[in-house]
Order: sequence, then C-alpha cells, then structure tokens
Amino acid sequence: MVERILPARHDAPLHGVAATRRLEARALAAAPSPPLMQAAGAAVERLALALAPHARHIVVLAGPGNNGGDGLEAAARLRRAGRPAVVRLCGDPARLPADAAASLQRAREAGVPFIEPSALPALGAQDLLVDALLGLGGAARPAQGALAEALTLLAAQRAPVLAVDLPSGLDGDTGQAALGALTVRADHTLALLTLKPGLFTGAGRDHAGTVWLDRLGVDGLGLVVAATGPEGPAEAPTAWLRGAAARRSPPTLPALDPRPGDEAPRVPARGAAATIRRHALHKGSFGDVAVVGGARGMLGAAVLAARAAHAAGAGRVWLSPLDPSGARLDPARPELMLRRTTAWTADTLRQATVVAGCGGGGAIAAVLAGLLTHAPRLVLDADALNAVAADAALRDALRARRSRGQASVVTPHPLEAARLLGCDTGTVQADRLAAAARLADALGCSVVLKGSGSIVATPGETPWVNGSGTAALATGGSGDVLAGWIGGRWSAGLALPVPPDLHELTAEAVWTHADAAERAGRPLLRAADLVEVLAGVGAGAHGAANGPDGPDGA
Ligand SMILES: NC(=O)C1=CN([C@@H]2O[C@H](COP(=O)(O)OP(=O)(O)OC[C@H]3O[C@@H](n4cnc5c(N)ncnc54)[C@H](O)[C@@H]3O)[C@@H](O)[C@H]2O)[C@@H](O)CC1
Ligand SMILES: Nc1ncnc2c1ncn2[C@@H]1O[C@H](COP(=O)(O)OP(=O)(O)O)[C@@H](O)[C@H]1O
Ligand SMILES: [K+]
Repeated sequence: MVERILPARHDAPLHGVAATRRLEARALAAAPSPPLMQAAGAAVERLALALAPHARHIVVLAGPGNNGGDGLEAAARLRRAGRPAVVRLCGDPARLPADAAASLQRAREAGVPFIEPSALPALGAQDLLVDALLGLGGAARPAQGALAEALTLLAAQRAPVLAVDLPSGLDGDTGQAALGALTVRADHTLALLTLKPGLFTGAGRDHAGTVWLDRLGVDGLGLVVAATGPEGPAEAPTAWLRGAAARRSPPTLPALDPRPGDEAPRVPARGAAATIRRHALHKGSFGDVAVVGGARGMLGAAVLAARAAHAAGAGRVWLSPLDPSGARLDPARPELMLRRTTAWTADTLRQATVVAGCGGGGAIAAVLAGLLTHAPRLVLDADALNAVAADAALRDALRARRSRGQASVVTPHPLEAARLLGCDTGTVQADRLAAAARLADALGCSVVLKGSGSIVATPGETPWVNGSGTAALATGGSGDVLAGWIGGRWSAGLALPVPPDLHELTAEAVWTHADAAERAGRPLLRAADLVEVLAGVGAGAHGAANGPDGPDGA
C-alpha cells in the first residue's frame, strides 16, 4: 500500500541505510510473495499511473544496481498494462545483481523499448521521468559515464520526476547531496521498505519533493509481515519523523504486539477537554518564564522570545534586557513585565523557566554562570551558546546541571552547533543527526539542531526529525521565537497532570513552531507575525484540565 508521508500527519519511524539493509535481508529470507523487487516495481507502477495518468511518455532511467531493478520491474509492468514506458539502462546488463537481471528479463519479455540518450523523447508536463538510477548504494562515489550522462539529462528535463526509494545521489542517512549538482531533484519520492532519515533533513526536503512510502510487507517496527504474522526481531528506528499533533508515543521495543500497518501503538489522544482551561486555574498555575537577553541594539530578539513564551501559555513572563538603557515597556504586549536580573528575587530564579541568550551579545556571559547554577529549567540560545562554546568552565557548568536534576535545552543553528562541537558548519550539516547526538551527549541536555528538518536529540532517547516547517522561517528572529516558545511550553506544561518529558516537550514545541509557518501559508513570515500565529495554538495548549493549581501567583 502506498501512503503519502509529507505533510507529516503522524509520527513515523525512520530507518537508516544499515538498518534498512538488515530489514531487506530478513524480508528476502522470509521469501515474501510477491518477491520484494516485484512488489517494489508494482508500487512504482501504481504511483506513476496516479501521478501521470495521461502521460504520452514514461521514461525510466535505470541504474546498475537493485534500484535499477525496481525501475525495470515497473517498466515491465507498465508496458504489460499498455502504457508508454521506455527504459534508458545505465549499467552493464551482464553485471546486474540477480534480482535486477531477472527484472531486466521480464522487461525484455514485455517488449519494453531500450533507448539511447539521443532517442530520448521531448517530455512535457504530462509525462513522467522515473529516477531508478541509484538508491541505498548510491552516495559513495562521483558519477561518471552513462550514469553521469543520465543524471545530467534528468536535471535538464521539464517533466516531473518520480524518484525510486531515494533521489539518486542523496545520502539516505544524512540528507547530503552526495553527487553535488548531479543529485536528483525529484517532485516525488517513493520510499521502499522504510523511510530514510535523509529524506527529511539537510538537503533532503529539497531533493525528495513529496514523499510516499510502500513498506513492501514490512511493518513500521521492522517486522516482516509474512503469511503467518510478524516475524523476526524488531528493527529499532534510527530516528522518528515528528508528525502532527494527534500524538503517539514512540514504542518501547520490542515488547509490543504490533498489527500490520500500525507502526506505533497509539496512546489516547489528549481529549478536547484537556485543552480547556479549568475554571479554578489562575496565572500561577502556568508557571513563570524569565527571558534574559537583548544587549544594546538587540532588544528585539529578547522581546520576540518573551512574546513567544507568553503566547505559549506561560502564566507570567519577565523580560530582563541586558542593555541598561533598554526599554521599560513592550507597548504591543504590555502584559510582559520588564525587570532587570539584578531585581530578581531568589524565588524568581527558583521557580522560573529561564530563556537566555536571545540577542545577548557579549553581555550574556556575565550572568550565565549564575543561571547555570540556579535555574531549574534553562533554554539556551544564540549568544548564550557562543559564550558556552568559548568558555570551558561554562561548558562544565552546563554539563553538571543534569546530575543535579536541572534540565536544559540548547537550540543551536548549524554555526552555533559547530562552535560548540569545535568543528565547522560543513561537518555539522554533513550528518545532522550525528552532530545533534554528539552535542546532546557532550552537554548532557536536549539539543535542537535548527534548519530544514530540525533534529531534536536527548541523551538516551531516539532522536526526532521534525516534519513540519518551510523556508518561510528563514528570517531573522524566528529562532528567538522558538527559544521563547520552548520555554513557554515547558512552563505551561508543568500544570499538566503528567508533564511531558523534556525530549517529548521539546519535539512538540519544535513541531508547533515550524507548523505555524505552514499554516500561515506565506512565503515569508516575519518573526513578530509568527508569534501571533503561534498565539492561536498556545491559547488552547495548557492541557491543565486536571492539573494542580500550582503556587498562588499574586
Ligand atoms: N534486492 C531487492 O530485492 C530489493 C532492492 N531494493 C532496491 O535496491 C536498492 C539498493 O540496491 P543496491 O544495493 O544495488 O544499490 P543501488 O541500486 O543504489 O546501486 C548500487 C550500484 O550502483 C553502483 N554505483 C553506486 N554509485 C555509483 C556511482 N557514483 N557511479 C557508478 N556506479 C555507482 C554500485 O557500484 C552498485 O553497482 C534500494 O534503494 C531499492 O531501490 C528495494 O526495492 C527492496 C527490494
Ligand atoms: N529552510 C528552512 N526550513 C525550515 N525551517 C527553517 C528553515 N530555515 C530556518 N528555519 C527555522 O527558523 C528558525 C531560525 O532560527 P535562527 O537561525 O536561530 O534564526 P534567528 O537567530 O535569526 O532567530 C529555526 O527554528 C529554524 O529551524
Ligand atoms: K533513485
């Protein structure tokens, strides 16, 4: 069954290349019926016909491995169904893997024409190009010869492109465009067996287009579904794709009783009542957020974070600008309380969720040591991260928080992450999941590695790849909004009967923040407007229907 994955309506397990190969071997050993490659070819055929029902030409570009085999199988089936499929084979027919060679034979028997590049028809928008050049095995070395020629042709065509399993040249683990400019940019990608993390982060979204999935008889936990039921050990997901708000919990493997097609056990959705504010609640029920940032000339960053924390449902928000000549009031949001850190009481720090660093400049370093020591819940962004990167003592202080039961979230963009890891941005982007995991382990906190397909990593947890968001967020200030939004959600979540754990809470906040950009439906969303879109979510997000009243907040 082919299902559409993006926009992400549900959480979905992601399996990297090695995990997928293990699954494939198990599935092949279970001798499913029909054989895997035939099932893959049938899935490609179905999606091709759905996408281009009136195509005059369907050109399948088939590579030298099993990805090419999937394409050949699809071409054979299309031809047998009377469809105008032709194949350009970029590989030595005598050296195809066994399954692909069998598919080649079936394509020949079905009368599929094999064409030279010079015979490639002029394709229009109604037609379809099927990229079956490279899949899991394709990101290892530069393309040459017939393969490079086919990739160049693909890039020059106007017809829509359907990529089989992965856009050729895209690294399934990391989302790197390993073949550079020759990496295929598909309009649609049909993932087979598993969803690969690289489809959703780094360059993945731009290269994969709309993502579809056919599990070919393997369920979401990596169990082969044979006629007798699920078989074999579960294959733990490499990461999870974070989907829409109807929440599920990642399962604990392998103590599950999965049903085919049900990739994760459902937990009861939070009922509608849970989003309604109980009558007896008061502002103290929802906790306080203190935002520290806004050095000279950068007050706006701290204001955006404070507004976002407020929109997220924090009971009270203090804004503490680091610029001594800073504003005394946010006229657009007079609800915010402006108070210098020097005017904070011990209780402020003991009870608040602190968001530090937005527009903090060099001035943040001076207050950071105190925050790291005392704040029970701390979100660090921007210049706070640069200060931590530059000072080993602050890094040690951040790491020590975990053992004291103090929780921390850091929200670096790739350059900030590179500074914290002591590497360059290219190294971070080359494997975003790995970089986020390394940072989480090194600092003992939850990490949001921002960018297309933000990664949420926490020590000991399976990472999330965020499935929402668009480049409408690529504008100054949207990261400040995220930091404040996480702080606000954290604070408001304390009123829940069972507050979500930090990994879950952070992933939820990252998802809702980026989803707002999609819901706004604009090509660019100014950060202050983003807060207003988010306010609609925050208003119903307290979830405190059955929660405690909390301290009396006068
Ligand atoms: N075996 C099976 O029955 C199944 C295979 N599947 C398909 O098989 C794919 C994996 O197949 P493979 O492991 O054969 O990998 P690929 O089909 O991705 O390609 C590997 C082949 O391409 C060559 N190659 C890689 N990069 C190259 C470059 N830059 N220049 C020239 N040649 C290059 C390799 O030497 C190898 O011969 C999956 O992505 C999926 O599409 C799935 O459909 C599941 C079923
Ligand atoms: N192309 C993109 N697709 C999805 N999200 C993006 C994209 N570019 C930026 N974002 C998101 O926008 C925010 C930008 O944060 P950041 O880089 O810290 O900006 P700033 O410091 O100006 O606020 C992050 O949440 C990031 O994930
Ligand atoms: K491909």
